[in-house]
Amino acid sequence: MHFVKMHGLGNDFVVVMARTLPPDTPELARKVCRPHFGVGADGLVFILPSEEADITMRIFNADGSEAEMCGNAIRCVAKLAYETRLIPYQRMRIATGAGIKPVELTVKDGKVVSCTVDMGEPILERSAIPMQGPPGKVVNEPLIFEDGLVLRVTALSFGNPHCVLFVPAVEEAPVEELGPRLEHHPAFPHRTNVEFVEVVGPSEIRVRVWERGVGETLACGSGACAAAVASILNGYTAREIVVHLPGGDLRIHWKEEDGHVYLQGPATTVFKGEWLEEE
Ligand SMILES: N[C@@H](CCC[C@H](N)C(=O)O)C(=O)O
Repeated sequence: MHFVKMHGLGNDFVVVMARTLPPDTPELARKVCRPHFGVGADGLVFILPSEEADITMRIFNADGSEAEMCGNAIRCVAKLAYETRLIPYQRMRIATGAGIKPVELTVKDGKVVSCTVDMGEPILERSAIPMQGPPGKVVNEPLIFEDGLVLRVTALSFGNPHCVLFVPAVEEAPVEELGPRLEHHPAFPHRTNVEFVEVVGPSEIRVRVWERGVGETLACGSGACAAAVASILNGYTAREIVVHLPGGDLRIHWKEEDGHVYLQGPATTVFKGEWLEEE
């Protein structure tokens, strides 16, 4: 299996171009993503043919679970598809588990320098996130834990679920402690990604993300979009903001005209390799 190691702001992926998924892809994802014993990555990503779009992206987290969407991986996929001339156009449509996403590439000297993804409208209705409870949006709502802990959360989805908490200082946020507790909270039947957000000003936030099926990552594209939408819904920021993540910055714009969220950021190629399965 030939692969390309790529990342979006340190959120790293093993990317494979294939005709079909290999047998037992979840187990392969666990092996490939494992540090020291495998390549080491946050996810295993496949570029596959598509009947209704230019290509299909499928992403498996490091724990083998499949995610519906990934805002960082889709930029890597678009860059690789363009630079290998699989799709020789700067605009392409990529089918994902969260629907077809239009992507636009900025190219300089034949190389992709930036990528804008139309993430579509955020899904705000509770049952569609999915999250348990009465119908309506989940904005600054108390979430109760078995041991009596209560956290105020804003929840939404971009095809994959996100739970956002506002904190005074993101560097000191208890990501390792609360991340897994929220990921596995019974209110989220498909588990959830968790964003810890510090509001810096009306056009700037700092975010750390505990990703479902991975743990804390250096960046999360859909998580940055979720954090931005939650900040807007809570009245903390404007609709166009910069999201500072440990791995770097993403620009997010929740456009009034079409209600879609646009994610802009880089994608980086690191090396090519071949996976030689020995067991
Ligand atoms: N890093 C991603 C999200 C990857 C999937 C996530 N762990 C999930 O299970 O939903 C991003 O950049 O959006």
